[in-house]
Amino acid sequence: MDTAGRPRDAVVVAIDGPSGTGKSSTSRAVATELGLRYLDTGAMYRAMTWWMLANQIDPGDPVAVATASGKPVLLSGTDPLAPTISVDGADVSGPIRSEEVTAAVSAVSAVPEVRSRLVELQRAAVAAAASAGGIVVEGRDIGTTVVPDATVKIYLNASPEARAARRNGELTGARAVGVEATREALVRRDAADSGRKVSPLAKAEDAVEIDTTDLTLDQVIEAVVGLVERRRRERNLG
Ligand SMILES: Nc1ncnc2c1ncn2[C@@H]1O[C@H](COP(=O)(O)OP(=O)(O)OP(=O)(O)O)[C@@H](O)[C@H]1O
Ligand SMILES: Nc1ccn([C@H]2C[C@H](O)[C@@H](COP(=O)(O)O)O2)c(=O)n1
Repeated sequence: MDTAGRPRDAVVVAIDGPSGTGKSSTSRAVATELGLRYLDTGAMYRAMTWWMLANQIDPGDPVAVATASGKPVLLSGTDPLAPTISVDGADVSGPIRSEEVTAAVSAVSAVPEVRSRLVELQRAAVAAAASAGGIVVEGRDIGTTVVPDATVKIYLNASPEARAARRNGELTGARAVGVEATREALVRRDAADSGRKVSPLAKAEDAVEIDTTDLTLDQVIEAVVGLVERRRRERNLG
């Protein structure tokens, strides 16, 4: 066992950063390549937000959100090839990506009771994955709060313009609002996520920052896999 009580060969990779920097794409690919589990904590905050909206709870009312936050039963599947998220037994992987949820998620995720409940579930997933080799966990506060003793911490960043262009490329039909509107929405959400009182979006002091603006996704994956492998070698020598 290591000092965190995990099997000595278990690896926990924490990947944080603003929206659209490539956290999900990178995390899934790294977990697949290294045979690790994968947890998308943003999907958990989205699922909580989806439940609040579905139950007519105003996301702008922190007291109502806090009071209800213990009710939904959230379950995250951690297979990087087929991650799942359900609420009260129903698959919500599609609905949590709606514009309505995206617009409300920063307010819901700023409520301390929501965070303490989800951080507890996230730590349980990390503990469960430790006996299966480890896990890649992505979010906003993984390196600072959820797993401060992670084996490797990465902070992905990219210019708002590059992130907006990437996100806009994914949107079709009525959702294709244009790069400028996408950029404004990203910057607004980053400001709310960085400005909240409890575990805001932040780079851990010991995280390695990777600016992905001019890198391909493959280059980012290669850089992260390289950092994990180097840490593993150092640990085996130490
Ligand atoms: N280095 C890269 N170069 C070009 N496109 C990229 C790169 N990394 C990710 N992408 C693309 O950018 C989009 C956003 O990536 P992804 O969903 O992984 O970001 P994210 O940080 O998880 O975002 P969010 O926090 O909003 O969930 C996707 O379409 C993805 O394919
Ligand atoms: N660890 C986390 C992960 C996510 N959030 C909040 C803030 C984000 O705007 C929102 C959605 O995340 P995304 O799907 O864009 O990765 O969830 C958080 O507060 N802490």
